[in-house]
Amino acid sequence: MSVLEVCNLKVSYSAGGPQILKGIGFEVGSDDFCAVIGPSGAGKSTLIRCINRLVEPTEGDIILFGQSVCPLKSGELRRLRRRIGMIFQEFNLVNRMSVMDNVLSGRLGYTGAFRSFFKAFPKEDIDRALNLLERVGLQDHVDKRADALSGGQRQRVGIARALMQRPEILLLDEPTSALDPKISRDVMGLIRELAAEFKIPVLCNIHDVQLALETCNRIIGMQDGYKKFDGPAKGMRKQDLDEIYAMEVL
Ligand SMILES: Nc1ncnc2c1ncn2[C@@H]1O[C@H](COP(=O)(O)OP(=O)(O)OP(=O)(O)O)[C@@H](O)[C@H]1O
Repeated sequence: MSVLEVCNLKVSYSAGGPQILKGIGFEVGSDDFCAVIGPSGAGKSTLIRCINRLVEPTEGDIILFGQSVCPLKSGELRRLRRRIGMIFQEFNLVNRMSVMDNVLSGRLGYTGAFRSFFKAFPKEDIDRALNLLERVGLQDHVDKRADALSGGQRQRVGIARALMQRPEILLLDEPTSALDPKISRDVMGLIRELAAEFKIPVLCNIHDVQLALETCNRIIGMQDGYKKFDGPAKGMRKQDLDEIYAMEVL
């Protein structure tokens, strides 16, 4: 069953400006852990950001959980975004807040303004946050400030925060770009493990092709705003990669 359908998606950042996405179409199924790869500037990040309308599509449609995303007004869009977990390259943590509060902030979309202001989270949320922090290996860092952690640990907080909202899809935008190769593998392995356990489909913009092939079951290859490849990671040949990266100037 498909969770996400992207139909003939086109994006220009300004009227009359260059077209960044030139008619992209694909579906993501409930079991997919799908990487989006391609050279710098291919439009990978733009594509991921269109799905929750951080970037506004110019043409085409995005159907998420059976609902068209493009016409949603702000309240409906907010409700839809609660169902989407995002993990970013820059972690997007609040540095001066504790690890625990950063994770709990994943529930803010669900908590009333009064409760949020006084940080009065239900016990159930606190238990869940502690449990997730243990799952990502940060049980000994719960009360530390976020800026006291290493990059890999910060991204683990980002993972716990995204899972805190019980997302029905995870969108990852270069989640390992700021990390060294060993930590990147650990972080991607952890995301894969947790996504499988919680049965959450994943769409992931990722630079590191080798890591994408190791971690993801499906690859979408983009080049200059077009989809060039869509298939199982296992079936991908060197020739497919050469075609996707043919235009890259090193
Ligand atoms: N906010 C923006 N306004 C105008 N142009 C933008 C904006 N964001 C991205 N672009 C342009 O869109 C094109 C695609 O960028 P995008 O970040 O989606 O590509 P990418 O494949 O993710 O690249 P990279 O791997 O280098 O991050 C680039 O030419 C970029 O300059």
